Amino acid sequence: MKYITTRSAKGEEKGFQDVLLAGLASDGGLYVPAELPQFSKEDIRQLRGLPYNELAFTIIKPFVGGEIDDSTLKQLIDDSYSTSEIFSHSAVAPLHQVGSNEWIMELFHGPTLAFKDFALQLLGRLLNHVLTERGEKAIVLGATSGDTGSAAIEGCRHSDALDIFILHPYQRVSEVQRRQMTSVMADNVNNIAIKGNFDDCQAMVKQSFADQPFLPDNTRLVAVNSINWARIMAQVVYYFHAALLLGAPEREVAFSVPTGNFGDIFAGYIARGMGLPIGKLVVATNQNDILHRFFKDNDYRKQQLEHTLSPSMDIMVSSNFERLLFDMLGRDGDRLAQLMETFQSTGQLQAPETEWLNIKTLFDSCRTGDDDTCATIAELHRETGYLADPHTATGVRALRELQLDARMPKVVLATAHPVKFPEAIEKAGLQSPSLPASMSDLLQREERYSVLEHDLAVLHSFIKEQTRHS
Ligand SMILES: Cc1ncc(COP(=O)(O)O)c(C=O)c1O
Ligand SMILES: N[C@@H](CCOP(=O)(O)O)C(=O)O
Repeated sequence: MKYITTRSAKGEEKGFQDVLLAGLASDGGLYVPAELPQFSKEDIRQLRGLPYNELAFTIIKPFVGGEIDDSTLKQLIDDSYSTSEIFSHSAVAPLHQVGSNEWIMELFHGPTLAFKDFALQLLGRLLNHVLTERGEKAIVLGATSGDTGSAAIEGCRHSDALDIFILHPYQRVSEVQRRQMTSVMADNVNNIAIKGNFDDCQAMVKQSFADQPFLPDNTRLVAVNSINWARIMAQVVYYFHAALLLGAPEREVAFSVPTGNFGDIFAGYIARGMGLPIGKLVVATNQNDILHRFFKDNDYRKQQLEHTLSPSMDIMVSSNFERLLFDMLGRDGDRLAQLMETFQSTGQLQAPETEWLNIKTLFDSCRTGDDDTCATIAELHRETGYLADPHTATGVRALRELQLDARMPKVVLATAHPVKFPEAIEKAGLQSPSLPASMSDLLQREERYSVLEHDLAVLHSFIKEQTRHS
């Protein structure tokens, strides 16, 4: 398997390990597979009934392209999705029926109670394995609006090859989310609250990949955000898992995906490109609706980022949207680079009309503000007894607003556990659940984090000082 970047017409082809151990490509683009592995209908039928770890191995193996031997890869995957050690539900990603043809796929049974665990448990193990084999060390740098941070820390903290630096927007994540990160006292874990919003944190991460002199000698910089292809790869698996349970490949399935950085829904797009019959992908946003405005009116324009009750989706500049645009432009890296430059300088872009109309046959979208999010949490609970977190609620709402084909099974991705967002649950007039036993004392644990200005030079000298390998 070879990988190319979204911003170069030709050239710079990389293998899996190089892509895994990177962030942005040197041209500022994102890595994508040169070609997607293909699964025929018969191949998909053969996947029926496989336990999650075996399904994951079958889907992920072609992306790794033989760069990790099969038995090691299998072991890393088995360990990542172990239902005795890591995931607390025997189905790993159980489906819960909430309507006649409507399902919720619960992606929050991992150690940090959000869908990020699916990719970051594996990413941490892959990084540790590859770096240890090469005798190398790396600095992991990530930005979080709340969930990636704790999942990355949980996935990477046991690796001696890694020093982890996670930026979160100061006072803009929920208390549970913050404490999940800041109560981890491991020597290699550094939490930084940046005085800015998530877009500021993410921009600092991306600028750091472009400008690396702050790195100690012989140390790599690695991304744990979904700019890292391995994140997307791991997230593809649960689309196969759900679709197989609901009749694939004989029936098409629709997915409604709470969306911010466009990584999760992009994994669904990739699953479809691999042959999975996905009839519709619904982009569900909160008030930070740049993606909804794109799919509705071809108007991708930056606005002021708002703080909402679904803070993990408080994102304006959506990293993986670039990967979709690349495909929309016929994988023409030069055209894409021009479009991204326009966006960089003007804060807005438009896709060519024909390509935009074409992509709209697959994608639909819906924006849900805070009031409707709370109303949806309350309504779903009243109708079915199910308690959804505010991000998941935007996905539920989107399905209820959009009139999709009634015969097509519809799956909402439940991206986080409601216990992480008590404010929204209480505003919906409901009681927030208790923290699970593994973190019942979370609110009493000691915290450790630094507050830094939104200043790249300040961040870089902080990283230099705190890195254990310097
Ligand atoms: C709970 C939750 N839901 C939804 C999202 C949006 O996912 P994505 O950024 O992959 O679009 C995030 C953050 O990424 C999240 O943490
Ligand atoms: N919502 C995310 C934001 C970062 O997204 P990622 O998928 O690119 O890591 C978070 O919770 O941190």
